Amino acid sequence: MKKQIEVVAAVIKKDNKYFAAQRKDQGELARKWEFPGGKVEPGETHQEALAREIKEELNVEIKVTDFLTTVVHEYNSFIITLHAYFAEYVSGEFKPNEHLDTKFLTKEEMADYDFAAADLPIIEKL
Ligand SMILES: Nc1nc2c([nH]c(=O)n2[C@H]2C[C@H](O)[C@@H](COP(=O)(O)OP(=O)(O)OP(=O)(O)O)O2)c(=O)[nH]1
Repeated sequence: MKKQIEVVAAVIKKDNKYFAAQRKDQGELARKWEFPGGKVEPGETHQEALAREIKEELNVEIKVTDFLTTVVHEYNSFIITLHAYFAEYVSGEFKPNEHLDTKFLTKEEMADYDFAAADLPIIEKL
């Protein structure tokens, strides 16, 4: 049986662009682009998990707003349930601690970036 994980991701919008981040060079999703977030821990709400992960990864505070979509995707080595939420920047200076690169991208620009497969249905909905 493949490992199953539950992950939350924040779609942080600024003007007509969305914040995207490139994963480190390790694992099945090495160097893929994604929306920042991470695994939900036991007892956490999605909103709590997102706020915690964004603070850890990017050093900023966000406010989670609307639910966007949930995607279930089977990778080679695990199955992910990925919940995407819109979020607004609240405070702090963006300082990526865990990613190779970060960018604000329009939906159209995202076509030129190699996003994690589970994220493609999220991009479709933007
Ligand atoms: N944060 C995030 N993860 C995503 C997205 N799309 C996608 O397939 N994933 C995958 C990548 C990871 O395998 C997993 C998120 O886990 P993570 O980033 O918290 O943890 P990880 O596996 O790098 O690290 P670890 O804590 O297990 O060592 O979900 C996305 O848009 N955002």
